[in-house]
Amino acid sequence: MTRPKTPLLDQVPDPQALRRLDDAQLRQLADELRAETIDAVSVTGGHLGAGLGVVELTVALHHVFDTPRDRVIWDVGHQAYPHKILTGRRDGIRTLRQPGGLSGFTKRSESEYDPFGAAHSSTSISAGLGMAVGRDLAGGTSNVIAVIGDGAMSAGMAYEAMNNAGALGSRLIVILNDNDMSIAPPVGAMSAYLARLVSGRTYRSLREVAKYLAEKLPRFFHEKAKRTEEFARGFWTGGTLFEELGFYYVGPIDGHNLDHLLPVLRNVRDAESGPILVHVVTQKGKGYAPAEASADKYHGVVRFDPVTGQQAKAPANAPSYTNVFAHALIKAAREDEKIVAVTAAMPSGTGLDAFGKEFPGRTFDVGIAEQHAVTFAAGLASEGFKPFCAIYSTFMQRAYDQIVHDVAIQNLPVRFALDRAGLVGADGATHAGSFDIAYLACLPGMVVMAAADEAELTHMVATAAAYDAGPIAFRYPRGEGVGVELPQHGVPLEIGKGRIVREGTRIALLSLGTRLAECLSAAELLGQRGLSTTVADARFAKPLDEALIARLAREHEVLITVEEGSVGGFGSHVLQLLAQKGLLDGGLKIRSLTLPDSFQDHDKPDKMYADAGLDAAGIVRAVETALGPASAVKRA
Ligand SMILES: Cc1ncc(C[n+]2csc(CCOP(=O)(O)OP(=O)(O)O)c2C)c(N)n1
Ligand SMILES: CC(=O)[C@@H](O)[C@H](O)COP(=O)(O)O
Ligand SMILES: [Mg+2]
Repeated sequence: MTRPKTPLLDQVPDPQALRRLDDAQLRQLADELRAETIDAVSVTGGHLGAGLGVVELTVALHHVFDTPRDRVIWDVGHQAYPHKILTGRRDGIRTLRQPGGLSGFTKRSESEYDPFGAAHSSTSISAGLGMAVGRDLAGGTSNVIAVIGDGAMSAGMAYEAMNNAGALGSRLIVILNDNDMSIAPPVGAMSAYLARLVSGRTYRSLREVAKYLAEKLPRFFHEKAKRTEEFARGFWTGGTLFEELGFYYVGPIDGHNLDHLLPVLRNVRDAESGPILVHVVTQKGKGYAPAEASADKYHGVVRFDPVTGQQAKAPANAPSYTNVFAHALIKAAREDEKIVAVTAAMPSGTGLDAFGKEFPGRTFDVGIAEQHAVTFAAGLASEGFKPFCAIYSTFMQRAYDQIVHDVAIQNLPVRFALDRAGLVGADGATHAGSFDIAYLACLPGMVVMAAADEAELTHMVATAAAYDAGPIAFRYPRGEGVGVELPQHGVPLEIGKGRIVREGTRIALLSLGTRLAECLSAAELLGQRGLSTTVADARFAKPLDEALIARLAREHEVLITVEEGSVGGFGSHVLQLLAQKGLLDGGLKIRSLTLPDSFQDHDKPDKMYADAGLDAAGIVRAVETALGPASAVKRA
């Protein structure tokens, strides 16, 4: 595959070189940067549309600002590939999201040009404000620029930060990158407000703008700038909401037009003001026809042919857990009109787009607002509805107090469908669903289930639909199921009851969730070594199946718990139960296999499981270690 020709980009190893280019060269650089981004992502897969939309903005920011001394914070960080190319990481750009390669997000440890790591949305203004205040306290003069998307602007955290910024009055630049898209089309009143700001504006004459700004913001611009045509180009002011929050509002401006971006950013840089919000209008997927034409603007893609845009999607061996969940929920909702579904800006990721097609009036996309999603679901539950709150495990972390305070303490029957529970591969540590077992199973009254396969997931959806006694959660991983036959209808499980999947005598493997298949493989391997092995599927992390666990402990020499979750989860609860029942006093050899107590970098999932010791080989190793060298040779 031939790479795009990038003669100018080849001469720009870092932002210092970029700052020496004139405006015409910057336009060429932007074109080459776009071509390089497309080519790189065609090799690696990853987030494409967002980066293509900020190519000109990225060039303009590094040209106008003195990065890395000036801090540019990319919200989410999924749009930062062009930024990585320009900031000394071009050599590694075709390793994006690959094992050992560059992260798909901004990361402090990766570059001094990434002053703040991200991947979860809507943190940039808070982080930027902290940096701005830190600069002020230290008597510094640098600029802090937070670039936040219109989708990320739907999260409460952005408003908490603006509220604080408006009051503190520190010099902070927020660039609102408004491409009228989240992953799906954006939702909510704020999105409609931004659309009105963009569509309702008419261009003012330069004289009008100059007069307006001079009256309104007397100290806003340097005298020199005031006299130049550059001063007024691209400025419209009067974004009421942002102004009410204490920001100077500048915009909307065309984020693909460097003739607009450069003078505006220069003026903003030189302003002696408090917080400023620059409203930049861009197009997600800009400059790449297949992305522009696609419904999701190529938000996230697998490897693709850069000429046609055709993605190299591998044929599926089994339905994804997400689809199994969605279709089980649709079936349940056909029979129970109280079932409603809530997503926080992830309709396609959670499968609720399919649910929404059949039940548009019972589907709620609340925007990137996990905290609100949970309390909103609690409100629905308090009115007798059966809300299924489908949120990725990692994003649910945002809503922890809402789970505790608004759901659990009031014992409201909110159903939590935790997608992407466990390792997620290329998105890495920020997106791994590692903690939900630990953070949910410690809550009084919470029921926590983990599906071992897609059939089990179907039953868990049915269980959650039938269960009205309080909150209930079920977790399932990213990707395909294991290929088991799907039941026509889910059958509610008995709460707190696990199952024996394979009977043995000496070793017991107690699995929670989808590591069950590895436990079965490990049991085979152990059997070949003469170690007769029982395998059980706990199904529930809470309440525990006490009888099952006690039986396994009493009847086996070794008990290994296996879960795709952090330390402090299922294994810890099992240990506590055994300790309290005195079942550890008789010499039971017990080990808890969990994800490591460290953040695992992005990698191939199989490698990550192997590193964590959560594959069959790792489980066998744990058994052997528990038995010790002498007893390992003892036959069952
Ligand atoms: C807390 C949180 N919830 C959900 C997501 C998933 N997510 C990643 S990017 C994105 C859309 C962001 O939209 P926007 O900020 O407008 O950026 P764009 O992709 O349009 O450039 C979403 C929902 C996330 N990263 N963090
Ligand atoms: C940036 C972000 O948070 C999402 O785009 C995420 O990468 C999606 O992950 P899935 O591919 O697992 O839906
Ligand atoms: Mg957007």
